[in-house]
Amino acid sequence: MKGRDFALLTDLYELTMMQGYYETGAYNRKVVFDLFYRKNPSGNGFAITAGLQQAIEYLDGLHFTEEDIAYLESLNLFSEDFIDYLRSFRFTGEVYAVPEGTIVFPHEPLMRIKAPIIEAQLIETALLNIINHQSLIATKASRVVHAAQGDPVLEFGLRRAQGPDAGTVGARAAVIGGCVATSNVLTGKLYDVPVKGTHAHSWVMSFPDELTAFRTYANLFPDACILLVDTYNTLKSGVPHAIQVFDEMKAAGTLPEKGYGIRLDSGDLAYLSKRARQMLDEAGYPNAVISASSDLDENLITSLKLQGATITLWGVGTKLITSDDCPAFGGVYKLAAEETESGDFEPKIKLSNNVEKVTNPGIKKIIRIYDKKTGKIKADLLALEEEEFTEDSDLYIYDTNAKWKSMQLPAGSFTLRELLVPIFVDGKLVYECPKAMDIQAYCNREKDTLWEEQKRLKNPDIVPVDLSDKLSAMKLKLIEAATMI
Ligand SMILES: Nc1ncnc2c1ncn2[C@@H]1O[C@H](COP(=O)(O)OP(=O)(O)OP(=O)(O)O)[C@@H](O)[C@H]1O
Ligand SMILES: O=P(O)(O)OC[C@H]1O[C@H](OP(=O)(O)OP(=O)(O)O)[C@H](O)[C@@H]1O
Ligand SMILES: O=C(O)c1cccnc1
Repeated sequence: MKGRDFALLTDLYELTMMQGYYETGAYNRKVVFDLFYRKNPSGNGFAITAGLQQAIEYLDGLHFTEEDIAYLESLNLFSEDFIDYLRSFRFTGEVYAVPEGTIVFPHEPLMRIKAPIIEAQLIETALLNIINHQSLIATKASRVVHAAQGDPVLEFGLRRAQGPDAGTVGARAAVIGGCVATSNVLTGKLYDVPVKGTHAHSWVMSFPDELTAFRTYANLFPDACILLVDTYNTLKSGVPHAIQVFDEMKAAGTLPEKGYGIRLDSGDLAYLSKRARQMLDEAGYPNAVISASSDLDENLITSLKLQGATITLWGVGTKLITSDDCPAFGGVYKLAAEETESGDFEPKIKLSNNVEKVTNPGIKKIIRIYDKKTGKIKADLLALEEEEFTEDSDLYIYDTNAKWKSMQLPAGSFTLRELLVPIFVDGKLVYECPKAMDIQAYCNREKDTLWEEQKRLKNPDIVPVDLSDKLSAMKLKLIEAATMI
C-alpha cells in the first residue's frame, strides 16, 4: 500500500454517495462506522485479525492525484464543486482498531472509524478489502499450523495466489497466523520475515541423472540441503540417492547437524514418509528432516498425523494462500452512530430479517475478560464507550444468544483488557505498527489464551460474546423504534 495511489480503490457508489453528501450539505457531519465480521471462516472457533498495517498505509496520506481527478472528470458523473473538494481530500478522522494477530470473534468491531461522513464513506471498500483478505489468510494459516501440532509450516502459495498482492500480503498474513517462513522473497524483503525453500523437479530434470543433481545442490547449499526425492521413484532412487549424497557430505565434513533432509511431493505421503524415515535412520541420519508438500491443508495434515506419517516440516501452498474451503472473510462496514446538531452521537441500527445481520448500535468498545488463574479468555463484552468496568466488582456475563447461559465472575477472579486501541486521532497516526514476526509472537501468545476445545478445527467450543446491559437495552429500544416506522 505504501507509496501507492489508492484513492480510487473504492466502489463507484462510495463516490456518488460522497457527492450526494457534498451537494446536500451534510458532508461534514461526523459518523461512526464499525468494521466487523459475522461468521468465523472454515468453521473455526475464532479469527485472527491481520492487515492493519496496510490499512494504516492506505489511510495515511490518502489523496486524489491529478490523474485520479482527470479520470473522475472523464466519467461525467461528478460536479465541478465536488471534484474541487476531492482535490484537497485528506482523512481527518479517528480510528480505533484491534491490533493485528489478535484473536477475535463475530460481531466485534475490528476497526471503529469516527469521521466526517464523506471521508468515512470513501474508505469502506478499501478497508474491507485489506482486512478481509489478510484476516482470512491469517485464520486459515492458524488452522494449518494447529494441525501441524508444533511442526514448522512453510508458506509456499505465491504461484497459486489470486495475483501478486494476494500472494505477497497473503504470505505476510500466513506468517502472522503462524507459518515460520515463506517462499515469497518479496514478502521477506518487505516485511522482514524469514524466506525458505528447497528445489523443484526441474532442477533434477535439468541434470543427466538424479544423483548428480542432488550432489550439485548439496555442494551449493550444504546448510539448507533439502532434496526433492520424487522426480523418478521416491523409494527406489530418490531416497537412496539422497542418502548417498549425505554420506558424501559426511565424509567431506559438510553435513550440518540439522537442517538437511528430503521433500516428498507426491504419492502416499504417509507410507512414503514412514519408509523414508526407516531408510534414513538405518543409514545413520535420524536428524534428517522429512518434509512434504502436495495440496496439503489442515485436514490432510491431521489425517497424515493420524496415519503415523513421519513428516516434520510442512510446505503448504494453494489451499492456504487461497483459503480454498472458504474464499471470503465476510467482514462488513456498518454505520453505528451519527453526530447530532448538539454534537452528541446518536446510535444507529440496521434491521434485517436475518437476526445475525441486525447491527449493534452506538460507539462501542470490546472488553476481554480473562480468568485470572489460568489466563484463558472467559468471555468478551461489547459495551458502550463510556461504560466503566472494574476488576474490583463482580461481573455478570450472559451469552447474547442464550440469556439463560449466565456466568457470575467474582471480583478479583478476572482481569480486563480493552481490545480497541487508538490508531488515528484527528487524522494523525498515533500508532506504531509492530513487525510481522513480533505480531506472530503476539499471536502465539493470543492462541495460549484459548482452551484446546476452542481451538479444535471442527465444532469448536465457542467463547461467549456478550452485550453489556446498557448496549442490550439501547439495541432493543432502537429495534422497537425502527419497527414502529
Ligand atoms: N496418506 C495419504 N492420506 C491422504 N491423502 C494423501 C496421502 N498421501 C497423499 N495424499 C494426497 O492425495 C492427493 C493426490 O496425491 P497423488 O500423489 O496422487 O498426486 P500428486 O501428489 O499430485 O502427484 P503428482 O504430483 O505426481 O501428480 C494429494 O492431495 C496428496 O496430498
Ligand atoms: O501443493 P501446494 O500446497 O500448492 O504447494 C506448493 C506446490 O508447488 C510446487 O508444485 P508445482 O507448482 O511445481 O506443481 P505440482 O503441484 O505438480 O507439484 C510444489 O512442489 C508443491 O507441490
Ligand atoms: O521451496 C520449495 O520447495 C517450494 C516453493 C514454492 C512452491 N513449492 C515448493
